[in-house]
Amino acid sequence: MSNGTAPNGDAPHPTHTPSQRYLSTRGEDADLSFEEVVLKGLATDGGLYIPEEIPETPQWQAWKDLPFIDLAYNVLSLYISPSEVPADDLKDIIRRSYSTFRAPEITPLVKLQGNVHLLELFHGPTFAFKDVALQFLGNLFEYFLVRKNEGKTGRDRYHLTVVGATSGDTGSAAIYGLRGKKDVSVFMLHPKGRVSPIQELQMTTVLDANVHNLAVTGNFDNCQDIVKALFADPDINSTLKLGAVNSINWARILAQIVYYFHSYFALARQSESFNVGDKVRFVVPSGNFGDVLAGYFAKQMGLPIDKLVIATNENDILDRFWKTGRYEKKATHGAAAEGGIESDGVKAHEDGVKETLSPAMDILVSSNFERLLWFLAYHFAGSAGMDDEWNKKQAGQEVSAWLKDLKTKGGFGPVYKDVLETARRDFDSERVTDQETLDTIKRLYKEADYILDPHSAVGVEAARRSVERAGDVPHIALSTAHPAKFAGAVTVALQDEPGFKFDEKVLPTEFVGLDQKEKRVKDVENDWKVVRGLVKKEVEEELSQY
Ligand SMILES: Cc1ncc(COP(=O)(O)O)c(C=O)c1O
Ligand SMILES: N[C@@H](CCOP(=O)(O)O)C(=O)O
Repeated sequence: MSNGTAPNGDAPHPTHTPSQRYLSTRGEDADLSFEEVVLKGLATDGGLYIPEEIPETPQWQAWKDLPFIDLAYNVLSLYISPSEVPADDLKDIIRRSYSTFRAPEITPLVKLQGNVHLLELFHGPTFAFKDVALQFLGNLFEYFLVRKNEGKTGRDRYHLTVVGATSGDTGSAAIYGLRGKKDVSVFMLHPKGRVSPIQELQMTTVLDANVHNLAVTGNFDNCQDIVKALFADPDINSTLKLGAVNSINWARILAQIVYYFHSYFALARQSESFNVGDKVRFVVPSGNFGDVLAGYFAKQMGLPIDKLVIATNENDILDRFWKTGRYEKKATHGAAAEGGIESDGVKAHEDGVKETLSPAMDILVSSNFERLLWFLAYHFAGSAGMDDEWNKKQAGQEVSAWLKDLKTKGGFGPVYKDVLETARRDFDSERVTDQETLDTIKRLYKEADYILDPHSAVGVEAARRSVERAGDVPHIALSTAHPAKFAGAVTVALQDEPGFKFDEKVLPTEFVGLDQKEKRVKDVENDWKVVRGLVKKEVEEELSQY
């Protein structure tokens, strides 16, 4: 993609490869270091950071027998220059980040049924896939802050104010990744009453002084919009030095690339009929599009992925895009618009978000889709036969126009036929209803003695359908959370099964007694200015303790 020349015309950075420099999807921010993009989170033009180039990794097959942490080093060091984080420091950050996981393989792969394997991503401290990236990001923030603050005292110290939005899992994973860390305050916004009871307890029972939970009257998208509004506010962004833990932060996507490689190799070790070089399909329960986007990077790096299958619940903006080429908050075409595919019992809010049994995916707009849009637009621009700088500029302009329409008109598209075809080459999509989610939990319990959480069940049902189309290609479905986090849905699905007892079969000891602990949470209105005032006040109070 890049010839290695800095966009400002200067000589190339001698110690960075193009995959270690970053630009914004909206075209105005460019030539940033890894440290800058990790600490800034969101680009100043409102875009998301992506590497100038996705590195090709012809040597990837040689990584086959590496343990998770060595594999992680090989992947991450392609995107992080040693002049920013020396090799030994990066190895140490990785080692510490994954020492908190309960499974020795970190992300084990288990055979589920036939051609479907399950990648268990929930063995970290908060029992959800977010830990894989957020344990790493927490340690990375700490590393950069210690270095920035060397020799500084009091108000001279660089203090990071993390603001994040959560539909349940990012919140606790971020809080566990950052609790008690020096020079950083964490403000997590969750939609009041719309996260599971365990998720709420996991967040609100953490009482460290640097952790602040805000329950917003609204939905997850409102929380995400407040976060973006804070980042767009030059006053608070520069005075409080905002940082992001949502998957708008590039480091989140980066850390998640690792388990695509790791599970692929695990499959080759565990299955006699599967060899390194063979194709695989990954099926990814999707909401904000961060997890599946990491798979897209793995595919572009050379991992033989036949397709990445996006599995949505009834909040299906992504599925509708792949079917129609339109990216619209509300369905305006076809059966969905006519109410034909609503399933019974699903509460649809005025704002268009449906409350489903997989609440972490109850999202109207998937923030990381913007990153894929950039690559689609870049690829399309390439067909004009101009140079790389022109292609990148075009991609930035196209993404800005699409995002403007999304904001002002509620959607955009249909995109050009070639753009949609490129998207369909790498991805497939499936929409799974609540009833199908419950049926899948029940079926897997009966047939495989395995208890899925509702998000993973969405993925497993999508995998079942994909197997029917793809025949012999093995499928790896991502299991994104432990079933105990979603007791309601799991109990509804399995309560009539003989011998099923939630407390015995599902509940880990770590969750026992959580509801007896002291909690700290503040209710706030869905108004970014109110949140801004509160954040300012609480950070000031924290800093006065220094
Ligand atoms: C349990 C669970 N599954 C799936 C998802 C969707 O992942 P993504 O937002 O990266 O698409 C989330 C939230 O992000 C989640 O918490
Ligand atoms: N499902 C998420 C929503 C936030 O997504 P993120 O991956 O962008 O942090 C959650 O659990 O909070």
